[in-house]
Amino acid sequence: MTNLGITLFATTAVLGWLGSLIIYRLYLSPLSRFPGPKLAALTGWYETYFDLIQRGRYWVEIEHMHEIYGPIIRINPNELHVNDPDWSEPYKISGRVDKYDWYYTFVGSSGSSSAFGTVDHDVHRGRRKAQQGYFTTDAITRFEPQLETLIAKFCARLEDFKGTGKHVNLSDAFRSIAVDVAAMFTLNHSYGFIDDPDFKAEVHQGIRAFPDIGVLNRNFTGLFVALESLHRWVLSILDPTESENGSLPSRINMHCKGIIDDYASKKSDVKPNIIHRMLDAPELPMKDKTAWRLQLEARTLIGAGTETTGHTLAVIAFHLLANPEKAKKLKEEILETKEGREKPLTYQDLQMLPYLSSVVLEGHRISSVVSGRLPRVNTKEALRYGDYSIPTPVSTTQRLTHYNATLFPSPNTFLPERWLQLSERKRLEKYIQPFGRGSRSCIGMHLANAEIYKTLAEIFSRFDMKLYDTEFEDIMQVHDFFTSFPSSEKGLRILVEA
Ligand code: HEM
Repeated sequence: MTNLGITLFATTAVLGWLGSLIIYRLYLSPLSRFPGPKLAALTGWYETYFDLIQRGRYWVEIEHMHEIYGPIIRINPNELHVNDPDWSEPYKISGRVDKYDWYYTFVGSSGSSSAFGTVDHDVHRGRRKAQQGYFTTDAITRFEPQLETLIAKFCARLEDFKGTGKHVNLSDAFRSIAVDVAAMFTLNHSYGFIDDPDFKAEVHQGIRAFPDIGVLNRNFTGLFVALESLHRWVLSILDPTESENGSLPSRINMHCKGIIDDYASKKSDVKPNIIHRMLDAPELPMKDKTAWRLQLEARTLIGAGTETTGHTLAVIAFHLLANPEKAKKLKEEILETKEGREKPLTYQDLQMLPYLSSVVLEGHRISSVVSGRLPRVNTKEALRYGDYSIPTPVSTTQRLTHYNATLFPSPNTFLPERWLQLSERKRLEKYIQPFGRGSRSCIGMHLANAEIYKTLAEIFSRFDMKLYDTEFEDIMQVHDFFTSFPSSEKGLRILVEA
């Protein structure tokens, strides 16, 4: 065959393949009967454009598509998205759905071996069970004295800023207490983030400097390994303590290694922690008990507990400080409850407070910190939405429910008052799902809420604080990199006045 012949043959083959792909995706695919823009049905590059060029902005486009096409739409060649607050089919506790592997590639190839990143429902069950018993409400109650010690340390740090006119970056401070709480709870160990003069600002900013890495990996699987090493290298430059103490992930790894070695040599004088729990778990196969995987679980737990809890606290504190009458109301409620009591208010006591509990519910709603769309796929039987049978991955986005103006009028306004009336609270509570639902819901929910309740109660009853050069734009979601990112990285800055 001549060169011209080869070129003609190759061109015809490529055009033929493209033609059949277009016909398949638009007319023959089981998803072709679902509404949505033709371009999104035709090519994944539509989503890639919003994710990579516009940086984590597909969530806005998805919202826009729902306005045009209705509650169930096709958002890419392989996935549907539902916007209906009453639809929870993929997240039933009894369901045996998998996570959608393509979407969760953002955690990287190693991350997929953690319980969080595990795709397969049955494999996840064992990994989850091995940790579940460690996160009970009783365990959180037993942890409260340690939590109080960390919060007292946090308050002592804020005390140093009192009346100095020097601002505090509360976003970094909250991320730091979140690291210390998650590490203390899971490993009985502190990495001393609260003690750092800048609340480890360089580390938090370094981690957030390149959030596109996960999205890049989803769109170009394989790039992650190279980018991850680059990211680690950048972090090591940004974190001046790296050379002395090692980065946080390597410190967690070293600490876990010590725990595993002590366990093997039957040293029994240490308080049991999550690593012991997993080593002892009958539901975990031996291949899941390697040091590498247990270290991964520990890093995942601390990582999953940091940005989520830290940012939720920052959003709540921002709205309270932007509405001083609400901060005052909260302070009065807590001081009144504290009066005459010698011991600190427990998490259980605090959950009973009408205004504080309304502030927390409203804070979860308005922060919607997990911005990702949590796609699931049922490989056993098709899921149903009304008359539709769903044969492929399908996702929902909690923020769409949390900002549904019929359920939550004036959704952009922070209104704890909407939760005060008990019958209303009961009606609306089922629509607040910050921790996800079903078998893949957040394992750290009670720990996070205990930390949020106790930290808010302590700082808002003790200090008079004022916003410093911080606007709503510095806190509100602009980008979705699985967690919510604002447009700037300034964070919540405050002055401690008294
Ligand atoms: C305000 C704080 C938090 C929020 C809003 C939150 C939210 C969530 C959500 C929505 C999921 C489900 C993700 C998915 O379906 O892909 C999840 C999973 C998870 N979270 Fe949280 N989280 C918070 C705090 C924590 C804390 C403190 C920890 C641990 C120390 C933690 C550990 C985990 C883990 C390990 C998973 C995976 C669970 C599994 O698949 O078995 N989270 N979280």
